[in-house]
Amino acid sequence: MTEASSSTVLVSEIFGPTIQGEGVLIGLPTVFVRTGGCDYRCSWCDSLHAVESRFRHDWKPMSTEEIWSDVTRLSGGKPLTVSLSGGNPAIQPLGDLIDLGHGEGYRFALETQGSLARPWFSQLDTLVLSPKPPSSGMVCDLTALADCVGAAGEGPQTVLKFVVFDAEDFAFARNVAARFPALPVYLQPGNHTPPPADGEGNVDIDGLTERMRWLVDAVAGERWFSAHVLPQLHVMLWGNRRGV
Ligand SMILES: C[S@@+](CC[C@H](N)C(=O)[O-])C[C@H]1O[C@@H](n2cnc3c(N)ncnc32)[C@H](O)[C@@H]1O
Ligand SMILES: Nc1nc2[nH]cc(C(=O)O)c2c(=O)[nH]1
Ligand code: SF4
Ligand SMILES: [Mg+2]
Repeated sequence: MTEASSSTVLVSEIFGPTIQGEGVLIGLPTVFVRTGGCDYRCSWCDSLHAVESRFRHDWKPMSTEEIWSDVTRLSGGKPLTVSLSGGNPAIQPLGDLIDLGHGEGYRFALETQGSLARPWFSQLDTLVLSPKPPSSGMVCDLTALADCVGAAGEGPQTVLKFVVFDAEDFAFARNVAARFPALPVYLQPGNHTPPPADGEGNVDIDGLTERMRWLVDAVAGERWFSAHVLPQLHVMLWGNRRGV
């Protein structure tokens, strides 16, 4: 089952327990492993400290065992859901970590934009695919997204999570969701006040609330009754702070 491995993962930060603030697992206690490096550069990315190469000196190459030691220390050795995020965690070799954790009763959720499919996606418990809408400035590769869904197969629960800033983003979410009718959909309002990468940003709660209300109206107006609309709970509680 679990064997020592030598996979090296580039880690930006490991923190928690906190609660998962977004999407299908919202409210669930979790420890985050945030990897460093991303193949995208979203205009409004809220985690630039794990994306831009000017921060790469803060990223640490860690063995699977070193990461696991931090996770189990933070969780007090009690199994919980580990959230793998980034950056794009699909860049890193995380299959060994998932194996190791499963052997001790932990569960794993991964957040990715769906640009890189990995065979080890099938080992996950939850796969959150967050295709990037027009406002991000990125172009969503629907073939790569479909490959991610295929790589996961029947292993994890796979869901779609869309960040929505405006009507164009909403239309994008509608179109992409229609291509994957079997996948549950989560919509969250975009936060246009991402933090200075090393600071504690204040958040525009009024703006977020306004976009959240607009999103609810849009979903109701289109009779999109299978979509879930949720805020980023951690942003409401702690603003743009890191490590929560
Ligand atoms: C920082 S990303 C890291 C994982 C992966 N690169 C991705 O984008 O899915 C984690 C989640 O935060 C969301 N996100 C990033 N910036 C955001 C913002 N300014 N407002 C709302 N959600 C945001 C992403 O869409 C994704 O669902
Ligand atoms: N509490 C909390 N929930 C989150 N959900 C997704 C996050 C992320 O940055 O990937 C995140 C995060 O950074 N903190
Ligand atoms: S894909 Fe995710 S981590 Fe990468 S730039 Fe976009 S929001 Fe940030
Ligand atoms: Mg975040």
